[in-house]
Amino acid sequence: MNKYGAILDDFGLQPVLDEFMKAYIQPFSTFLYPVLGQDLDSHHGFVVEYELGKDTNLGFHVDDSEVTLNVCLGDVFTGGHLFFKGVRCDKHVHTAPAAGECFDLEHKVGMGVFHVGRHRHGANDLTSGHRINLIMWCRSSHQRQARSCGNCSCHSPCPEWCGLYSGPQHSQ
Ligand SMILES: O=C(O)CCC(=O)C(=O)O
Ligand SMILES: [Fe+2]
Repeated sequence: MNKYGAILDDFGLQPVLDEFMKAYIQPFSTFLYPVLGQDLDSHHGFVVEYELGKDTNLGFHVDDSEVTLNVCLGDVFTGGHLFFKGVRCDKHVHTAPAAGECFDLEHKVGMGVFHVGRHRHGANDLTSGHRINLIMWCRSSHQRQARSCGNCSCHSPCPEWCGLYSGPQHSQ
């Protein structure tokens, strides 16, 4: 969790970001992620900031989103590469990644990274400078409802988009 940054929706940017999500993110999302990318209807928009002496990295996590846009706004920095370790459903979120699922991504200023929220990731240590990113967690209430099992997800079958999906399962 980042201590430094700001929630953009608190600054009156919610309508603008909503429009941006519908007009620009949704079409990409539908095309790239036919299951998890559909029906986006809300977002959480914020900026994160890294600097030596402040936050310098972000631990391994999944986002509270169906899809996430992460744009590197600046400034000048070294390190702070993103790392990814496989897409997982709730049931399998703490399982080990396969070697082929692990990769680092050098985030450059002006570059946007788009990924499903369930793609486990984090940010490596910043080694110098100041790094600021705009993050949009885009959500779909329709999808969340379809995935839920009452108040929990414990009995939901492993979905096809999970890296550990092993075919259809039968409920007991
Ligand atoms: O620092 C980054 O680029 C990653 C931020 C992130 O993953 C998040 O805020 O959910
Ligand atoms: Fe994240």
